Amino acid sequence: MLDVQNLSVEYKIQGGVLRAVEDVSFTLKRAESLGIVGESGCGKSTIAKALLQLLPKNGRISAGHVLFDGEDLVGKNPEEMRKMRQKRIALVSQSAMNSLNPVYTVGTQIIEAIRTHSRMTEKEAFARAVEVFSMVGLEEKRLKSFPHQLSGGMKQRAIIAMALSLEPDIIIADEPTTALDVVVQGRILQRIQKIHKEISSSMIFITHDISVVSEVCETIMVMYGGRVMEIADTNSFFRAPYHPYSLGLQNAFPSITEIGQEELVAIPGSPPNLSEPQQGCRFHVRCPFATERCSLEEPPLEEVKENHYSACWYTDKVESFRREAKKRDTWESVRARIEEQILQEETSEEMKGAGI
Ligand SMILES: Nc1ncnc2c1ncn2[C@@H]1O[C@H](COP(=O)(O)OP(=O)(O)OP(=O)(O)O)[C@@H](O)[C@H]1O
Repeated sequence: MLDVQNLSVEYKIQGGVLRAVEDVSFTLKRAESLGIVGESGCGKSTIAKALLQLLPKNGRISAGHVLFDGEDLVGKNPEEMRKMRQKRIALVSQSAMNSLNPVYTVGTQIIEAIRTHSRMTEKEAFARAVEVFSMVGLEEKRLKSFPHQLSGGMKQRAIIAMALSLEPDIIIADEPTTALDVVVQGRILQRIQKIHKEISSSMIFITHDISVVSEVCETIMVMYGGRVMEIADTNSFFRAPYHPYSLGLQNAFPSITEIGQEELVAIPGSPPNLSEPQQGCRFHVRCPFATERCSLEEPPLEEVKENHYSACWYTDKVESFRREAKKRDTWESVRARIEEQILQEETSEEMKGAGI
């Protein structure tokens, strides 16, 4: 249904360009759900915006294709895209929560949306609104509520209901639950999963929290610094991830089902500055297993087993990486290495400043 080929997106910034997404490819079949994960700034939302042609003025798709049912969305005119967005590809995002109009009841807004995009009568649209509200676990009486009368979780569910009311082919959910508490998050995730099966929409689920994907998606794509590090069938991935970044992410988030069971270890350091030219593997500075080769040559994304791809030069050493990545010391040594490097850079700056 969706075939994204070698997508690259860049933003014009003062004094240059920021390459936010580079050479990203994936496919999404009908009724399949794909999770895109990675830390803040790795390019997740940029992909969503590029798919929907909602990039800001300074952003552009610099390469690649987005084939939707065989038709390339790249280069479509704004009117064609507007229709496509409303009816065929729906976006559910944090900012959508603020898109509810405070002066109308949520019922009025959802019925209006349904009627604008279908030939339904008022009565039919009302029945549809009741149906999608019940799908997301909201009672019919909530249709009479104004947005301010709903809790954050309810508002989010109303937004999801609105997106679903048009039975889109693809739902793109961009961090739809991060602002909500863990219990509400869990409930909403279960709903989304159930609904996407019921109406057989495909789904792209964007999150920084890897454990959420294990609950909701069949395929996982791990991004880092604008590139795909690993893409795999979710079961295969959670049983045995390949990329050192994925191993680090796994330690950094509590599992939704086993909260408090394991020790959490954050990955030391921070993601690369994408406005600067990149060399080698994007993760090498924070990788406990990086060698000189990793800092010089970018590893390609290669098949490591069926439906499982990873971009690391040392896939053959993955067994030992998995063992080492579980140890706190492994990551502590990365922290020490990064701190040492910062210290060296500061010292050499000071020496330069002092004319030594
Ligand atoms: N309008 C913009 N102009 C310039 N740079 C931008 C713009 N929007 C995003 N970026 C940059 O592009 C990169 C990718 O950002 P993006 O928002 O896609 O990441 P993300 O993974 O979705 O992060 P988050 O989880 O914080 O939303 C970041 O370096 C970000 O600073």
